[in-house]
Amino acid sequence: MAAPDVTLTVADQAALDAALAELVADRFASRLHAHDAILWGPDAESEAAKRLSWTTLAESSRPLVAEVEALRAELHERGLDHVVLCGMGGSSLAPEVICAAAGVELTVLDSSQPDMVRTAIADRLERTVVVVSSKSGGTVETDSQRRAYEHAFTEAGLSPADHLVVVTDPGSPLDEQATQAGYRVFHADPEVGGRYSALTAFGLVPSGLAGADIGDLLDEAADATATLFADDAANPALRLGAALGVANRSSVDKLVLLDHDAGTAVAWGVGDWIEQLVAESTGKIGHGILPVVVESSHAVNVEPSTPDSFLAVSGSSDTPTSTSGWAAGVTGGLGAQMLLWEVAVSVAGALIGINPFDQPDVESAKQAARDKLSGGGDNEPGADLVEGPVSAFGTDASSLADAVEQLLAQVDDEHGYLAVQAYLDRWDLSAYAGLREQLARRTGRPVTFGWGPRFLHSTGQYHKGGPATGVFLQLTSDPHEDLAVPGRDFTFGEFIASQAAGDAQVLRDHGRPVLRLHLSDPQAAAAPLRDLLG
Ligand SMILES: O=P(O)(O)OC[C@H]1O[C@](O)(CO)[C@@H](O)[C@@H]1O
Repeated sequence: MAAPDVTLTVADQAALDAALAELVADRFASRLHAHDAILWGPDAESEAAKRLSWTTLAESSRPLVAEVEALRAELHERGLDHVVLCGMGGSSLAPEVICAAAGVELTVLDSSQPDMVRTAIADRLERTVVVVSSKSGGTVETDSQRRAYEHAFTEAGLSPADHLVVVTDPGSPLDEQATQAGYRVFHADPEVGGRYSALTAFGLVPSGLAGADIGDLLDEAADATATLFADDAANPALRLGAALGVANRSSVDKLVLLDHDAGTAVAWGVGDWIEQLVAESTGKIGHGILPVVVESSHAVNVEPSTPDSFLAVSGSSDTPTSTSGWAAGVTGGLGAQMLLWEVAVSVAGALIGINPFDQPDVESAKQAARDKLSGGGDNEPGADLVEGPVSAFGTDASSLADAVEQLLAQVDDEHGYLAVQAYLDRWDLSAYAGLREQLARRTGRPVTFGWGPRFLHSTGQYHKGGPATGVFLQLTSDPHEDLAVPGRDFTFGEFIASQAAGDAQVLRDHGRPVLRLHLSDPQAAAAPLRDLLG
């Protein structure tokens, strides 16, 4: 696979050249490689000091390759050939992309939606190995998924210890539980944050067990290392990061992410991984870059793009163009592209003036969800409007059409964006993602689409901590059938409802407009909703 490269279209060459000259003079890239934690200023230093080991993973993760290959062979001998990954955000997005790029099957269960959990468990249970991945070991979605699988294996007369593999930081609560239960545990490098962990055990264990060539992935990153950490104005990662930072300073703060092969069988879906890296790393203290993952090169927000959007096309060496005059084509093998984006986001973070290694606003939504679950939060009042299978919450309009119109009218013409947050079964209701384009066409503004609760661990940070330019449309539904979380006093259905309500409350507390549409029957609601929103 070719070395990583970036083809840039630049709106302000002088500003870009000046930023690059400064980065080279400061030896930013080589100091990053050497884990110099002061690069983002004194306020970020203590966090950065324990988050920079990702720059050298191409070497340090190498011993994992043989270990994972041996475990895969052992599992296959025991007839376990279906790999399920339970995890959220940084613990699931990289393996999802790595396996898609490798063309191997990996079931990614990154949801608390009860129908999805039941569907996953009902699929080939006796042939399934479940990788439970959580850096902190305390993420409630992942803990609940683990409990549901343990219960299902036991009920089926199977031993959970034969079917569960755990990836976590040493000493986490999950580490202790898993060791006690006799599970196979892989320790990840604790000095790498979740969204930079693609080349740690978090990315490599599930991907390798599913059959991806993880040795090749590390080779790509190793081969790219000298280029990506060179103090040289031609370094593609420095150029991309500098371009993102300079563009952001001139209010080009949306990043439209297009997979060159989007919509085809060979698409990697790398945009979803970049989305988390960019949004959670940069969206804070009122600053940030909003990633907008689009479906195809003809998608609205690409053709036409808005003047505040930077377009990045992964897998294309063509020189892309955009209305803002800022665009990039990014090429290289997946391992190299991942490292390139990590360096670029670190560079952009320094130019924007934020700490790219914390996520200060994620906890607030988690706390609000916990409060709702334990009954400590405000109870959601009754629906403000009901029309057929759709009920609206958070509006004083007299019809659903007016409620939607009122919400969309709040999307600012110059800087605003709309985020659709669908707390739905993303396997069964994947067509709902089509609402993104429909609403982008209607508003003429950048529109993001996120599945809840998955997006809470990705763009969720930006929506609450980034610039206050977002307007939010939540979609919720009742599951076909609820499911108990074994050993807990709540169900998956109660949990996902609390997550939606908790996040809506935090968004409103931050002054962001939120309209919730609850779908009593999401299949039946699809057509009326398309009419309503289109
Ligand atoms: O791996 P963990 O600790 O379960 O966390 C999952 C995700 O949750 C977050 O901590 C916060 O949403 C992400 O940064 C992280 O990738």
